[in-house]
Amino acid sequence: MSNRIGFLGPRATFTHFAVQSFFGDEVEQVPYTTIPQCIDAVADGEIDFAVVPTENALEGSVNLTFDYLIHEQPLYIVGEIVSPIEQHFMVHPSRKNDWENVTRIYSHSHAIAQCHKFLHQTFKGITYDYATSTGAAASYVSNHPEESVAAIANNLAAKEYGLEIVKANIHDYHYNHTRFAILHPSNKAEYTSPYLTPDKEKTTLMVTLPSDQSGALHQVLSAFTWRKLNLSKIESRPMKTGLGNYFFIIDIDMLVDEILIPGAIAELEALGCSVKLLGSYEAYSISQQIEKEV
Ligand SMILES: O=C(O)C(=O)C[C@]1(C(=O)O)C=C[C@@H](O)C=C1
Repeated sequence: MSNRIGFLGPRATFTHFAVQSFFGDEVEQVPYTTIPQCIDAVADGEIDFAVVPTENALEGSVNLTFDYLIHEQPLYIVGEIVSPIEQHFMVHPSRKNDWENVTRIYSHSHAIAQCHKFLHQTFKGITYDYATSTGAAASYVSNHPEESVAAIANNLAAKEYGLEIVKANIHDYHYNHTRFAILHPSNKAEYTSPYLTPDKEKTTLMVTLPSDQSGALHQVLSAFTWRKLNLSKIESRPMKTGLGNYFFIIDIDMLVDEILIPGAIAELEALGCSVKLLGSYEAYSISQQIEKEV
């Protein structure tokens, strides 16, 4: 039986394109309406792997993904897919000659945030409505021709849901990419893509500081620096236990080894930090823009 791969759906989301590019058609692709539903499904064994967005180059981390992984479902990142992102402005075909007069814009919050300059210049004061995904927004616009609403999504969604792209590439900055995490309940799980080859190795840790935080972050960074462990990301997220209480997501540019990363973790724990391995995995980049069918 083929692997079941859950993703933030519906069909033709950027997440779906990442799944199609990495896994291809040999797997069963299972869309979920929300990121938590997709993460719960792999934790419950309903699917074999889950693919969810984690970070966009323009808008930053998808906080819901990390917060749900940290506070609700302790899964592991077993792979990462980086995909180019092109946001297009699309309407029901019946509105293609009147698109400047739409009164609502519908998309995922990250997609809207990536297009603020275009939206501010073209639609001052318009209402933004937030969808669970770009594909969900496109599907809604397709099913509601009577409503004066436009979606921001990719060109696969325009094809899938029969919408007219009236303004292409409306994202504010050109170099737009999103990272997608491949999640599994075991950090030993692996899946080799038949289509993409890995171009980076990463280890992601979650670190919380000791109660006496004075100088603690400097100690955390030092534990990596003197071991020459290159940190490609360090980001704070609220612990949700009160203002000023954070955990840190740290990306290291190598897989877990025998000495250096275990040594850094042991040192941090000796200093009173708590350290959780979120994953040690290979990262893959999709080179081509979204052209092919999903
Ligand atoms: O996968 C999708 O299409 C989504 O709507 C999610 C998401 C995201 O959360 O970043 C994915 C890529 C884009 O950055 C915009 C939205």
